[in-house]
Amino acid sequence: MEAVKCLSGGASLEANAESVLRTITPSLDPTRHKGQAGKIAVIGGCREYTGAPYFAAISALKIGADLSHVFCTEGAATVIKSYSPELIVHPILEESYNISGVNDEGKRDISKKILSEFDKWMERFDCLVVGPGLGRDPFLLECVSKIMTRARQSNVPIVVDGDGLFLVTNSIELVSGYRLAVLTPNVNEYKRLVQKVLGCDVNDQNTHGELLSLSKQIGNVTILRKGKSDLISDGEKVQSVSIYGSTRRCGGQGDILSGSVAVFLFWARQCNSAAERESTISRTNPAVLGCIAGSALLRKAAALAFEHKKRSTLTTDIIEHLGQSLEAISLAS
Ligand SMILES: NC(=O)C1=CN([C@@H]2O[C@H](COP(=O)(O)OP(=O)(O)OC[C@H]3O[C@@H](n4cnc5c(N)ncnc54)[C@H](OP(=O)(O)O)[C@@H]3O)[C@@H](O)[C@H]2O)[C@@H](O)CC1
Ligand SMILES: Nc1ncnc2c1ncn2[C@@H]1O[C@H](COP(=O)(O)OP(=O)(O)OP(=O)(O)O)[C@@H](O)[C@H]1O
Ligand SMILES: [Mg+2]
Repeated sequence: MEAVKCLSGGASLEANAESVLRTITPSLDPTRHKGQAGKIAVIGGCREYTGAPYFAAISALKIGADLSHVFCTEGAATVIKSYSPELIVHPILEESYNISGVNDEGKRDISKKILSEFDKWMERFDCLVVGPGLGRDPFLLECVSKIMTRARQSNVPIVVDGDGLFLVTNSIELVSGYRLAVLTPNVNEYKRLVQKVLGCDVNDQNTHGELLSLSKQIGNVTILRKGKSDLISDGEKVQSVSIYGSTRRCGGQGDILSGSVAVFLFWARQCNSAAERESTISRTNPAVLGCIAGSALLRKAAALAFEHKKRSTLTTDIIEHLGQSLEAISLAS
């Protein structure tokens, strides 16, 4: 069932998802200290959504990251903390409705304060996930744009999902040309990206050409187009992950994916910089490797959860199978 196919242009890639997972997953070495397996931050969580940032952040930990932070609004923070004591939650974001009586100067001060709170932490993060459950409040999105700009200046990788894609679609310069950016659009998010960036409707007769053009047009950022098969491209070629997942389409699976891609992207970068450069996999764009690994693991975990829970499978059930799915490919000992 397992498959990573090279679908366009040039020589076909010999790698497959299992070997990518095996190669980039670090060993559990007693000499490594807390933090070396990854420090991830999710920017998301607002009045409406608290599940999405939780799913992304907890998935990162369940896969093997050491620390997982969430930057959200104050109201969302209490709720997210109550889901899990494992997460480090920063209630720093503000939505317009909460500061409706504040004048423009006051808003600028609030924005500066948010940025300086984030700055205290940013250099420590190995990857950001921007967007799960972020909402679309204009003031909040403006602050998040500034956070993204800072992260980019510091070369921190950014996975953009959910409402982060709404932001980026309307301000493509935030990620344009940034090789450490990954966009993970679902059907709707992809449609909006294509319309905005390529100025046309999605063409299902030219899936691969279109994805290549989209990535190239945004300066070779890596795009993971989610669907029946997940399609991944950094503008060089298109690869697909079609491992059997599940037929259950409950909300939140994309959030697991974004948290997972963040961890694997970081691990792939570590692997890139280690002395394993002889393998084709370790010479591949780490953002692409992160997407392949994240997609494959989510699908495997979804298949396992579905075996047990069938129609009542929920995102939390899939999260419970992430560890077992990775263990089946890369033994922890
Ligand atoms: N528990 C939580 O806190 C969760 C919070 N989440 C957060 O919500 C925010 C918005 O994200 P989103 O995914 O709901 O927005 P978007 O993609 O615009 O979809 C909206 C509607 O489009 C449709 N539709 C969807 N797929 C389709 C398809 N394949 N083919 C055709 N139509 C399709 C479908 O509507 P329908 O037309 O079926 O009524 C769907 O309901 C974002 O921050 C995200 O992170 C989620 O992560 C979930 C868990
Ligand atoms: N039709 C499908 N068949 C099999 N797997 C799918 C299908 N659609 C999506 N998936 C899997 O589910 C994952 C999440 O994709 P989905 O389109 O549900 O994202 P999303 O809408 O962003 O999710 P979320 O509800 O978290 O926002 C994808 O990575 C893919 O592996
Ligand atoms: Mg989503």
